[in-house]
Amino acid sequence: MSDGHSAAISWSDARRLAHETGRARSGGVELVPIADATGRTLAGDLTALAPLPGYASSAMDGWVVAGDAPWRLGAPILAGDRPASAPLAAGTARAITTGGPIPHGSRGVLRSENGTTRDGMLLRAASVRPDEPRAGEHVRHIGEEIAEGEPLLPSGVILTPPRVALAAVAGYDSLPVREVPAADVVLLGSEVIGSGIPAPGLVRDAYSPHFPALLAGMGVRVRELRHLSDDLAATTGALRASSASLVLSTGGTAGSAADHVRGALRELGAALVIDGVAMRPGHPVMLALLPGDRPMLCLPGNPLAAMLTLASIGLPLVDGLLGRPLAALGTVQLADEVKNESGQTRLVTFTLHADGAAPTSRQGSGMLRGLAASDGVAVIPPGGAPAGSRAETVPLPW
Ligand SMILES: Nc1nc2c(c(=O)[nH]1)N[C@H]1C(S)=C(S)[C@@H](COP(=O)(O)OP(=O)(O)OC[C@H]3O[C@@H](n4cnc5c(N)ncnc54)[C@H](O)[C@@H]3O)O[C@H]1N2
Ligand code: MOO
Repeated sequence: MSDGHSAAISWSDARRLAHETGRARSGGVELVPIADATGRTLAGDLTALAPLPGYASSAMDGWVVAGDAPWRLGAPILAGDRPASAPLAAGTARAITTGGPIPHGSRGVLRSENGTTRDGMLLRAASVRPDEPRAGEHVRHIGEEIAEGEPLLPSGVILTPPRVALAAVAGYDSLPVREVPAADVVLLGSEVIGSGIPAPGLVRDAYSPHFPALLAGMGVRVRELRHLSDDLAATTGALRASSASLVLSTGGTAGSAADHVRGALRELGAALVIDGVAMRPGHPVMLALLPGDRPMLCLPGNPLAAMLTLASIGLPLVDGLLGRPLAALGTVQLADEVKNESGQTRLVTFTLHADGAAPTSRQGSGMLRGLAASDGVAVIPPGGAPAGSRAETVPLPW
């Protein structure tokens, strides 16, 4: 294990490496009822179990007609009726509701606002196109959205409400999803307190109020969240006691006498996958493998640094653990020049304006106001970026 940041790798290599580290350790698969699947990660390719739509149906309330006007009216068809076995004869029409099954032999559907009925006959309204309905007009054809057996959803997608809806209408009652990794969180810092207004010398913990919800949104369940003072034995002991498949720590990553993450990792015989990243803020971030081949993400204590390393490295790690692809970066146009003389990737919080993204104020590594006000985080390469240029943006887990 190296000291300092001699082993720092680039921000984009760190993202890739974190994702690969997670992917190589992705967890098991379970089958859950579809009603419990929203927000989970799909763990298998889905094909359509049935065509969509499953039968030719009306897209409008109106009349299904065969042949030319005027049409003699038959019995109405309702959504929920079984498809008629007899074809619709030329010169006849049946009232139909949206979703009602279209009989064979039909020409199309005349919308209710485009027809009038008199004495058991249906006529087009005067203002209506004379060829309405054209062949197949206002008919939803069987399989026009997807044919049976066609790919429906690929493995690794997050089951958003639209995807769960799609799987349901394509016939699924249960879905294979990735098991939710359980994480233990260790907050380090003798100066850190959990409630109230801190006295001088103390700081209020920025992480425990939202980490369980933030990590749940990423697909991880926080099992235990512990606060430890800066003590090597306590840190080592807490890490040794944890059997979680993922461990997160905050603080204690730097090299001062009060920073014990590095020492604890050494005592546990952990391997460092990432030992510092060429990024500002956040360069002391580490990714280690604890005994049992369990990833541990060590976030710096400074709040902006912790949040941006969680987004930069933690999200790719979790995406990998859940079998998801590495999220693509976004882009944004910069309203102002953004300097970067650090020689490292600079992450800059911005707000959006008519002329593009403008850096927020108050984005020191120990601050939160800039991030709290921001619409996103831009990736500024070494050397900076001119006004009007496009910058990449960080996929954020919140
Ligand atoms: N000589 C050097 N000193 C420091 C370097 C360096 O390269 N050389 N890097 C600086 C950078 S950058 C960062 S980031 C920090 C990383 O430090 P640690 O991970 O060891 O974090 P701590 O020292 O424990 O805390 C830093 C800062 O953050 C506050 N903190 C910690 N935990 C919390 C919490 N739960 N909620 C809110 N705030 C927290 C803590 O009070 C400190 O102010 O090191 C720099 N130093
Ligand atoms: O790199 Mo530190 O993480 O700037 O605050």
